[in-house]
Amino acid sequence: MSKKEIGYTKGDYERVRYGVRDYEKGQGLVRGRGRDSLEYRGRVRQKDIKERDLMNGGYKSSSSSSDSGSSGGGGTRRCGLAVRHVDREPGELSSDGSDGAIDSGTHANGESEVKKRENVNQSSPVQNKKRKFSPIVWDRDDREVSRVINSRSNVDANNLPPPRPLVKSCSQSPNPKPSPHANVQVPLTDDLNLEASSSKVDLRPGLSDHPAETSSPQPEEVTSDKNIRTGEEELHVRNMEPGEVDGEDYAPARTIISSRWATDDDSPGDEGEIPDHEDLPKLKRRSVSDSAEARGRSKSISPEVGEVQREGSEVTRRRSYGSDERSRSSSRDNNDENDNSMDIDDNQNYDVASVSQSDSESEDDHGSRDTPDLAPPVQKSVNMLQGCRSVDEFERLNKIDEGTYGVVYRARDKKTGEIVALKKVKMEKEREGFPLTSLREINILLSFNHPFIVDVKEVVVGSNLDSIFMVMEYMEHDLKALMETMKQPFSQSEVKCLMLQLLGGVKYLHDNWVLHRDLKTSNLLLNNRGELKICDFGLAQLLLGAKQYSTAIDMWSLGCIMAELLSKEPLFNGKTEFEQLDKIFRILGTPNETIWPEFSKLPGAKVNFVKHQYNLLRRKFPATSFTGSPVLSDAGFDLLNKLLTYDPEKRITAEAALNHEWFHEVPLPKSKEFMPTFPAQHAQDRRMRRVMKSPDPLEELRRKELQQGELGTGGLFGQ
Ligand SMILES: Nc1ncnc2c1ncn2[C@@H]1O[C@H](COP(=O)(O)OP(=O)(O)OP(=O)(O)O)[C@@H](O)[C@H]1O
Repeated sequence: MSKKEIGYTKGDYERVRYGVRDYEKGQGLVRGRGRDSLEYRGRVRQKDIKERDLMNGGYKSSSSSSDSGSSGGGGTRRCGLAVRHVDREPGELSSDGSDGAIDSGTHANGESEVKKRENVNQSSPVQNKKRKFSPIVWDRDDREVSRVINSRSNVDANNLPPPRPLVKSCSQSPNPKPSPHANVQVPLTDDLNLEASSSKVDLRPGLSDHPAETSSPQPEEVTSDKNIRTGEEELHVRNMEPGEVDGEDYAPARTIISSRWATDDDSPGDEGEIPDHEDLPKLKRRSVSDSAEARGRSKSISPEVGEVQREGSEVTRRRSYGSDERSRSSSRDNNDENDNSMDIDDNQNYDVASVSQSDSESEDDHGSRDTPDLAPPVQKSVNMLQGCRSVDEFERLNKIDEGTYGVVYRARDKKTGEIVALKKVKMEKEREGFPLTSLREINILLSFNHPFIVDVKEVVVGSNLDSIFMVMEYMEHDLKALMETMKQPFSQSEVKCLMLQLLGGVKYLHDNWVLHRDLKTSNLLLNNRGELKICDFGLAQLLLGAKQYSTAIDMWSLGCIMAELLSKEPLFNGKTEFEQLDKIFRILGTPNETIWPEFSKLPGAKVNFVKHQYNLLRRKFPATSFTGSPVLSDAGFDLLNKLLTYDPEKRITAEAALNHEWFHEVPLPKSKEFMPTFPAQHAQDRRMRRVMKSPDPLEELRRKELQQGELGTGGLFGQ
């Protein structure tokens, strides 16, 4: 369709491209696609760089204590009480929520999928009726943020936690013991705190006035100027037995003040609004990395008690690195001939010493620049990498994929033989320090423990201490690549099975005040036990006109994902922002003030969009079809519609979606055990498959780049 047809001037077009994207992403209208564009990636990089600057290049990672086998996801057991129904598919759950498969003759005791779902809900009995907002203000003045960082650093200088063991992986033992440091209170770290704390939240008023359009409990926290109590942010970690896995008895996750988005207004006791920590799903018995303010002061985290070093002990620390380096060198020597060594790659020459050094420098710079009059706070500098295993302890099998923020390999733990996925953190060639996005991801994933969130087991370092890898449970597929190999889309009962898991994971995130912000099928992993897990918590940088996001942003994505699972095709497959908006409006109708009262206030809404009057979604997903279109019952369509509701205030929540009647009608959700299995995709680079399949010109461009780059040099699979 020409520009003329849709009524855009060139100026409008530009505004759409550079203004509306902000608006639409802010409201969760664009899912994933934009991140694929080179232009966007460039901007992402710029944003990252800007953020890292804010953080003084601060380099700090999470620590964790030992945790065993907690990836959970334990498959549901088949259960009796199967109600035969002509419409049921093999593996469908029975209508009473039991896991009895239709072809199951015997009735084993077991936890039903639905029951498990209920448990997931119950595990966090917080009535999550409130939309949670991320008080992130991207265009905040940098200096203001810096000032906040500094002032917070000072305030919290004496509140640092005692030194503690680092990542569970740092003390690798075949039989990990409960950490003696369990129950230690660990200040949360990460940029998210930082952002949150330095942001003011202008939350929108109450519930929708349009109950007819809203089936879900809706927001909202009615507060203003919410400030995060960062100094008090704590993670309460409970003792666990080795091998203890998550289940129904989610342990206290953290107090509300530990939430990345917790605010003063969110004080416990506010009925229904503040999750009691007792009620939150448990987090991993790992410590989340140190506080943002601590990061601003320190360089690394020590794995050992007594390794705390004060500012000024740079020499000592360097020596420490040096000796570590030496020992690793010898290990590397032994492995030099091993072609599978992980740190062969790539073209990145950064090293941790330099990271540390530059951290130090930038920190010093920062300190002297911004807080000349302030006495330096007590420094507790710890070395995150000491004690972490080397990636040499893994044998690289093949590259799985390469995303924006990291390369993912399939690898084998040489000690245990376990197959894992290793995500190598991409560092900027310009040595800008540890990427903030990766820091976020490591921090979040180490702290989370949920069957529907990918498990990060540990962090390991390259032989030269020049690279960082996240060791994750290996998942055979991602849904995007998988669907590209499938001839038929998933059946309704399979989609229900996948959606239930996805919603369970998202609910867990939202209960923990985390917005994923980049949910898409390539970030949903599936193993051959039918278990779905959400990955990629790099939290795409959103360049928005709108200033706040809420959990609704993820729910929109879930609508897109549900549609894609049903049809095996992306719902809105625009190749540009402009095209994407156009497709959305054509299918859902152009939003207006009536259906979305805040719409016209959004920066991007000034563009004079063509008014598509009707919502044509039902045509794409009819109740019956003779044309091969994916069919969807009325209840299913209702859910899809509620996920794809323009107004974020009216969009359904994860909790409400989990309880939607679609999951209770036939065909019932398939039990995970009965989900189809697919040939493992490990033999192929998923990225290449996508590139080769995609007609997207941007992908074509990228493919050329790849060919000129490392693919051209060969060695993709053989290393
Ligand atoms: N634990 C895992 N097991 C198997 N494959 C994985 C795992 N984690 C990630 N992958 C694969 O690697 C791909 C990229 O991973 P991920 O999305 O975490 O990287 P990214 O750099 O953040 O990507 P993006 O460009 O989407 O932001 C995924 O789409 C998936 O195919």
